[in-house]
Amino acid sequence: MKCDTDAKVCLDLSLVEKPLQTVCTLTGPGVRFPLRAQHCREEQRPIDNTTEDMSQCLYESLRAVGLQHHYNRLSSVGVRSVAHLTVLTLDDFPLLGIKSMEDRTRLFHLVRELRTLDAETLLQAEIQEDACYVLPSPSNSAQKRRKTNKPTVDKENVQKQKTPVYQANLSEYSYGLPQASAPPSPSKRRPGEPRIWVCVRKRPLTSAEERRKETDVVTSAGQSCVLQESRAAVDLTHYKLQHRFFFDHVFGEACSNEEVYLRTAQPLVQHMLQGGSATCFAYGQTGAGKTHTMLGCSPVGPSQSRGRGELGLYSLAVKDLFSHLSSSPALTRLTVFVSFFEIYCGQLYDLLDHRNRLFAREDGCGNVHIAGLCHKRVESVDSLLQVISRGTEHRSQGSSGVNPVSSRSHALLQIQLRGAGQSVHGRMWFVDLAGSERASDSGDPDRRSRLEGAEINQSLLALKECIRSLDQEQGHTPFRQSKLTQVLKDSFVGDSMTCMIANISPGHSSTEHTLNTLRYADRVKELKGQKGQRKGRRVKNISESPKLRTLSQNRSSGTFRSGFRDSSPSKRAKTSSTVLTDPSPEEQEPSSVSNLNIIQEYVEESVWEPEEGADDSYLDVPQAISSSMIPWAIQFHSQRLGGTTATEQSVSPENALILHKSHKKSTAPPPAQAESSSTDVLKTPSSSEAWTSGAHWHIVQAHMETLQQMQRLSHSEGTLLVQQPDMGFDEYVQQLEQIMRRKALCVRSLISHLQPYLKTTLQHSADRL
Ligand SMILES: Nc1ncnc2c1ncn2[C@@H]1O[C@H](COP(=O)(O)OP(=O)(O)OP(=O)(O)O)[C@@H](O)[C@H]1O
Repeated sequence: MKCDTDAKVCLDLSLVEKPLQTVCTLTGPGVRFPLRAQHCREEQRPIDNTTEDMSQCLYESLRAVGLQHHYNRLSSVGVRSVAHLTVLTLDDFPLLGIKSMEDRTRLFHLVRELRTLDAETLLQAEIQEDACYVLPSPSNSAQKRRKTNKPTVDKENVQKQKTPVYQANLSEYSYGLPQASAPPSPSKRRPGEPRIWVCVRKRPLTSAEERRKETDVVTSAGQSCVLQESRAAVDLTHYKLQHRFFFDHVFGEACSNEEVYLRTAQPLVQHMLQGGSATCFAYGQTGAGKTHTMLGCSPVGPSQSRGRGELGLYSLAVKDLFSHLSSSPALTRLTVFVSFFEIYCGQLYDLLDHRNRLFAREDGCGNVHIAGLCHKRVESVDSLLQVISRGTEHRSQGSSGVNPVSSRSHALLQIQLRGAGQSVHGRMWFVDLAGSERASDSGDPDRRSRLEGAEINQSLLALKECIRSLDQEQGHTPFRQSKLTQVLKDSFVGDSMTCMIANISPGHSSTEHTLNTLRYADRVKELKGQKGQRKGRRVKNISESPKLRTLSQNRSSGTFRSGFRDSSPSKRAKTSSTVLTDPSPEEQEPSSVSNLNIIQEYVEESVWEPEEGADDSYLDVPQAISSSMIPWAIQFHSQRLGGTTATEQSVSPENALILHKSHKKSTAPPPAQAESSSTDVLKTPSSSEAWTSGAHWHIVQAHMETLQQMQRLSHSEGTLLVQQPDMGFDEYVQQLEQIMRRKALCVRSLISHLQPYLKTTLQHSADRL
């Protein structure tokens, strides 16, 4: 063992089996550098070389976090190797001349990372019988060591030393209360009773994790689930924080799919047999066992080593269905159909029809239909498995560090019970969600992965919001916030029931994601039974604004856009059901100028100011405004081109922009009837001069694109919040409000930019009339 007389501590790393170079990543405020830390096996090298190496290594480490200018000072006070850094505490920083907050933070992160490496080294050392290693120790003992200048901790001490364990402060974050132990029985369910239950499933450590010597940090019993998180205090001492959660049920690693089925999906199947609609979600980090739960595993599958082949919830549900259909005479006429598709990056693909692109459309009654979706009739569990295995081959998959066949999309299996004339008797969805960690992992260098992550993030937040609003029986369900929730709209309205299974990995390396999963699941059930109440500040309901109601009425009556009329009932239904309610006839204002004023005043008023007695429909405000602006812009465009009307299709922002762009490229002369057809008005300018003189239109278009981009941005910003560890609900609401405020500012600026053009258009329109 080498003892440096100048140094304040002595370390013996000589017997530690550690790769000579370990690469880790340092992160901290503004820091993200690769760090190459060398652990020198000192006795194997001449002392001079070792000392030089250690100094070099120290310099490199400091440089990685931008602290190289402190190298000389550190060396002069005896910190000459990376190992010496690991025992520094915050008290030492001033002595070392580290005074600015920035430098202190950087050094703090560096020391913390190095100690993590030390902990790994210790783990390796424990494997070796003769290892003698100094444990990174709390500040007090470190100070004592410095005074005596002796190596103080030997292997015995290491074993004796216990990391303190603390309970997570429940007041910091609401972990909810124990719920009813059994899932609600559909037959007994009364109005007002919870329609959702949330369960957690912990999987066993996989053989790969066992090989890596991962420790199990999750304990489960009945309804409670405890996660032990390892943490470092500000003085760099290690401690453990226990997070205790309560759910409707927690399944331990020994539970089979069948047990999970009985407490989760079986009540949903009963509900479907009674003609209801139900949804079962599997949520969790990649590799946490979602697919295993939903699909099961074949005896020759990845779990072969465990010698188990298990049916998943899909098959168990269908098996159960068939046994009910055959045993009950009233149900024998029903047939079972399945469809299987995925949502990948906001697009729908049919997994039973060569990944054909699908489109979710809403009819006049507000029902969502998936156009082109293939429904296959199944008559046994085997035929279902065949259908699913064919579909799974087409699913978007990639490999992640945890799971070699990691799913990158949400997979949705729909089971329909059909009666005479193919009418739908009952329906059930099984949703195998994409790995939730993608959402929070913004550090992924691959752009595609980041986009996938953002999309997944957005849909998971939307899902949570919809499930909560379903349970609280709120009037407004924000299902349009993502494709996933739009497709599952039926599951959030009427008498539907939902079960969420949060899958978690028990390994210590997954602690952060596991905690996020448990928090997400907890938030889903957070307001169970608290109908109409919300934690945090409340905000004004858009439907309470007479001005916006007037605007809505003008839009739906067609007076909003003189020159063309939105004749589609679905469009009107959409507007009224999502954003605005019950406009009274006397509130109607036929003037388009007044519409402009209404929006502007609305934006300038305190719509985003929180107020008592409202729900969260304010989230739709910018959407309402942007969708109101688009017809104006189209009208403006039509006016410039001498057109008169536009169809409903051309009103949608995407179509307006796409048509406009495609015809910007077109140099062909316009057909003679162009002016009589509304779509053609957009498609085909009456003269090329109209395009050149339509410079204003480009400005309008650019603004609309900015607005849409902003819409997307604020969505993803908002959804990123949900994954933040340690963020309480109140803080979450406040942050969300800030985002909304920024968005409001942006809308206001856009409107003020657009106003001159809109006024010109409206004037032009009035002159013509
Ligand atoms: N309850 C369980 N018992 C035994 N093995 C399990 C269990 N749950 C998961 N596993 C195993 O863990 C591995 C990962 O599981 P799975 O593929 O289901 O994860 P996933 O959550 O669907 O991941 P991804 O989101 O990446 O698709 C598989 O090898 C699976 O067999």
